[in-house]
Amino acid sequence: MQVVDLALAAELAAQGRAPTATRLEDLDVRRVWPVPDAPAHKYTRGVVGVVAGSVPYPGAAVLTVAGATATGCGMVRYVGPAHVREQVVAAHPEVVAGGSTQVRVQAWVVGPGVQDEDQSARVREVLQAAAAQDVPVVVDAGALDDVPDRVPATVVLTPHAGELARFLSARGVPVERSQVEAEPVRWAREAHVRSGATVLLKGAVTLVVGAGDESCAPVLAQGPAPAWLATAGAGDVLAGVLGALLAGVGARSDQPWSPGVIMRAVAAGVHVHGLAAAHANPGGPVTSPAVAHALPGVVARLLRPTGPRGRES
Ligand SMILES: NC(=O)C1=CN([C@@H]2O[C@H](COP(=O)(O)OP(=O)(O)OC[C@H]3O[C@@H](n4cnc5c(N)ncnc54)[C@H](OP(=O)(O)O)[C@@H]3O)[C@@H](O)[C@H]2O)[C@@H](O)CC1
Ligand SMILES: Nc1ncnc2c1ncn2[C@@H]1O[C@H](COP(=O)(O)OP(=O)(O)O)[C@@H](O)[C@H]1O
Repeated sequence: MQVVDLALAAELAAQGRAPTATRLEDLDVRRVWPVPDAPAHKYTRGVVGVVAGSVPYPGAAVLTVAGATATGCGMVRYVGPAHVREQVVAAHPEVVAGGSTQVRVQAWVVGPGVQDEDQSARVREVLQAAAAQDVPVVVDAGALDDVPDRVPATVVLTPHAGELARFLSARGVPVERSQVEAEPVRWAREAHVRSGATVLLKGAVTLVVGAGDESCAPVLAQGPAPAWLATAGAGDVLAGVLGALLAGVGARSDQPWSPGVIMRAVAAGVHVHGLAAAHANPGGPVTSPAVAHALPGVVARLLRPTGPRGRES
């Protein structure tokens, strides 16, 4: 394949305009990725807190944790009901489970498989405390209903089109899933402008909007990932990936989070999640655990100096 530069960026710049959407490539992702240095210990690499799963959906917690551990963080702390805790620790003995939402972490993931009041109460505790502490929170699935009216850009919403439609409709913007699918950029921007959150709208191409307060807010568009990735639990794995990345980036910096840094970190996570699906079984079906399993190898190939995807160059 030969890539031909159409010089559109230069043409737009000459007209004083910017592209609607841009995409992070392998090299951009490599620059964002938190790589441990020689003196690192687990707390300098970042701790991810996870509030996920419920009695009907224990698997969502296991998959979220799988995404976080496979992405490479210093530690995952799981907070949830005893029945789910047991399953998480059985699948991932490295996880520290049993604490409360008061534990010290560098990023939270809340919501995958959350469907009971105790877990929802924990989600609200996290959202309240983390905003005050400038700690990022990835908010997925069942936690989207608990997001306050206004939040900082450190709150990263990760809806699919149906969840985004519900999120906006609950905020007085009645919109159907089909409308979101038809105009994803428009509705992702709308959700960002209304809430203040970074909005990551999942789909064949995943959009990230998190900076700018206008209807022309910049968009990162990652993809396409293989359509085989459209399988139950793939979004739960992604939530874990995002939490681990944000914890890792946060642990390496003493600067306050900026919307642009959040956007690039989560777009990097989406890129790697898509690559993991492609590498798990090129051209064929994948399961969500297989996507998580492929992550460490994909990250290693990406970071290898021989070439963006590990090819000799
Ligand atoms: N292993 C685990 O523990 C997993 C747990 N998971 C957890 O489950 C929770 C709910 O997540 P979700 O995405 O399913 O919820 P939601 O946005 O309400 O979508 C429902 C929409 O789908 C549609 N629909 C349903 N069935 C359909 C059908 N057969 N064919 C066609 N359409 C169908 C339905 O349409 P309707 O029936 O209303 O017409 C409605 O519009 C969430 O917490 C997540 O984390 C998942 O991550 C998976 C792995
Ligand atoms: N057609 C598609 N092509 C590529 N990736 C897709 C496609 N549809 C969905 N995905 C990806 O699969 C994942 C599905 O996540 P989600 O809808 O939250 O499912 P779940 O709740 O079952 O985990 C997301 O990362 C999304 O971007």
